[in-house]
Amino acid sequence: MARYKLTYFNLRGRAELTRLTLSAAGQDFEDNRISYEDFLKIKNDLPQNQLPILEFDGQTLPQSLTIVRYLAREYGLYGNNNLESATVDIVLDTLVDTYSALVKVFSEKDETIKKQLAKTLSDTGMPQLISIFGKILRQNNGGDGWIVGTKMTVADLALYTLFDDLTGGVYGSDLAKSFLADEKLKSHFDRVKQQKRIADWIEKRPTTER
Ligand SMILES: N[C@@H](CCC(=O)N[C@@H](CS)C(=O)NCC(=O)O)C(=O)O
Repeated sequence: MARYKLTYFNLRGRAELTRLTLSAAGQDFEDNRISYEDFLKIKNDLPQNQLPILEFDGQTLPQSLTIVRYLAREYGLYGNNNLESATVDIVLDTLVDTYSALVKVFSEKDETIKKQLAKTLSDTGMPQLISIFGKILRQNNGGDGWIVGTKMTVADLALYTLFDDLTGGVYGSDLAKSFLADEKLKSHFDRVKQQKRIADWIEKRPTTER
């Protein structure tokens, strides 16, 4: 039986970075994907009434990035010193900013406002955020390696999963334009994807729209 049980919906969403982290760490896990109806049955018993949660050794952790940071510290995927960990945190926090910008647009109900917001996001907001990731990547080894140090961390996985979402289509491919135009970001994406444990996970994971 797997030591870790990750419970979330049948989506990549807020759980995919944990799935990638557990895969990179070589840890077997139960990928428990539940329906919204089943979520409602357990909602009140969850630590923060939301998913994802990670259960292991009698513990239950909520908050997707708390889970990711916990696992990263456990399995050496959080950089080699405090400063490297801070750079990993910069990437994770910028990831949160990026998804907040995406959610703001995609949760807008008024179609006219939504169109305007989407245009601003793809013309200026997203290129700006993507150029920040490009700058961070280039600070180490000119952008030809990992975000920090000489091995992959959860910062690399975070960037991978963001661009996986953006190029996957559900948010509209326009948003990925400046990512695709940046050779260093593009080859970093492929570098992560080609890591054996990551490639194995991508190969076996269920296909979902987001
Ligand atoms: N900050 C939390 C947010 C968790 C969250 O928003 N979960 C959503 C799914 S992505 C959820 O459980 N929604 C159902 C609900 O709130 O009733 C995290 O990163 O884990």
